[in-house]
Amino acid sequence: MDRTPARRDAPDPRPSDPPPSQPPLPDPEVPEVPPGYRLAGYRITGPIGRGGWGSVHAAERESDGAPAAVKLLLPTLLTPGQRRTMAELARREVEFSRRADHPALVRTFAALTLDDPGRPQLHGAVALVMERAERSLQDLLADGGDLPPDRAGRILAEACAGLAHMHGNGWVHGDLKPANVLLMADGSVRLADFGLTAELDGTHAYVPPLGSPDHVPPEWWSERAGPRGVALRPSSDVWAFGVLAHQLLAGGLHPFPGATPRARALAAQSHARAGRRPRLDERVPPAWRPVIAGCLDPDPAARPAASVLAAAFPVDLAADLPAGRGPVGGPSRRRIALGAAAAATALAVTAAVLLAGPDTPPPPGSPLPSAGTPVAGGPATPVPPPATGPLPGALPPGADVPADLREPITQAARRCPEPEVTPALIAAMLKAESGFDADAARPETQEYGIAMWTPSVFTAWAQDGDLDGDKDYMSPPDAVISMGSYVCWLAQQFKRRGLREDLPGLLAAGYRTSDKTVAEARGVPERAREHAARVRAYLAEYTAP
Ligand SMILES: Nc1ncnc2c1ncn2[C@@H]1O[C@H](COP(=O)(O)OP(=O)(O)OP(=O)(O)O)[C@@H](O)[C@H]1O
Repeated sequence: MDRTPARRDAPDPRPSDPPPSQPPLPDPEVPEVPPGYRLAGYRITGPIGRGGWGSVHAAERESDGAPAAVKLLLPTLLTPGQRRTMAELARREVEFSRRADHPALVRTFAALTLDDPGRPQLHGAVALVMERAERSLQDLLADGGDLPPDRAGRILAEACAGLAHMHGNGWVHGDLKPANVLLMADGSVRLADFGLTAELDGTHAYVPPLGSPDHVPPEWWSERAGPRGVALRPSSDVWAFGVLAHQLLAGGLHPFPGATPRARALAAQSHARAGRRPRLDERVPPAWRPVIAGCLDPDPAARPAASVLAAAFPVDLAADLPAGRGPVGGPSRRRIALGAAAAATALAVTAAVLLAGPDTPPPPGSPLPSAGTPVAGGPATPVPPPATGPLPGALPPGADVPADLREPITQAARRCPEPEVTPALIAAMLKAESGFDADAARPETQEYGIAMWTPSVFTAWAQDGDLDGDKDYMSPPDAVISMGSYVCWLAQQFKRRGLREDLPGLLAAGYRTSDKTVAEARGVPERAREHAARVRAYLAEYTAP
């Protein structure tokens, strides 16, 4: 097979980049930012941490030494496809940061692109100068130990106020997780990291298909990504808030069982399929249980709106707080007018609302104000159900496709907006490539694994299908999801060139040879005819009524 460099170098149609939850980039690749480095009137003083897309540094304002943090998004570390995604994340982050104006949202003081040709690794990086936090909720959880419920309650109250403000102004955060809830030196809380934040367009917002597997809702996995990305609702944030609340109130424990993010995501999906809410850890205080359970409702439309939750934790961000009842870590410039007893009462009210309906009793059958309800006082319109129904070209139950491949195959198809890229087609291609043999190997042509990837080519398309933090062509989920990404791109290329007839044959041939070879032949090239015929035959088998 000649999977030519054209395929390797071709632009990735969809972000196949590491989700933000992936482990940090390897040390040697992260450029040192020298202490004292100056930008936009700030001086970098040292490193704070790293995320999937760059690094965060402590800084101080040159004029008065006021503390700040600088987040650098580093395009030099990335492949061209990843660079585009990062540019999109940076654009979102800058756009939202400029418009965000709430005490529970981290403030950005400056956003700029570094112009420093003398330091090629930093040149072109996007820099966001923002308020500096003392630590994140993730750090707090990593320290272990249970937080007293009132302390946890105050953190959650402020986070929820930030979320409600975002939703009320037509934004979805998109990446709510402990690392993105920052605890300030004055004890107050800020939501941060707006790279996946998007403005609602009707009932949904659209973002690149990235997210933290531990905090995306079950319906996220079955959303088909369109040209604008994956559709998110405010209810996705509410789900993430439920997970986060459980973690905070149960010593860091995720509400779904499993040793890895993938296992927990699968557990969440299987609960959702069965229409069940999770069993909450016994450490979660009684007043919180219905609240968290409501946030983790499998039906997005049934989750409470952030504004309903926030109303139950009446955070007065301007009022003074009597001494001795300060929020986490000491006095705050923004005070919380909510003591533990009041919090419990408020939560009890919320619990009652979530269990029995809003406090003004609704007519029988009326829906609760939910996270799916349009924001900013818009008219309530029904929220479309999540795209969980069978896909066109879904695999028939009796097909000879191994059971453990069905989910990655279905996911690979769902993530492609091209209707011809169906589970049946991907399964047919896999069968023709390797006969579903995960250990298949053809060393003479350097093709390995279930999707017969050439390692150097795989690198350009690699996705982490099994969410183990690694992208491995010998791992069937990784190989299959990556194959879906490449086949999706091929479909788009061929259509763009007017090659629409016998698309399955073209895709099979393109995968086996290259997009260029097929484009030049204006059809299935001679040497791939037999292979394409096999794929068509398997496809017919998998789509037979
Ligand atoms: N304004 C800030 N002040 C102090 N620490 C911060 C600030 N912003 C981010 N951090 C910390 O810096 C680290 C890296 O943050 P970053 O946003 O780059 O990645 P992340 O949120 O951990 O992961 P990803 O962005 O890949 O989802 C995290 O530990 C985060 O808590």
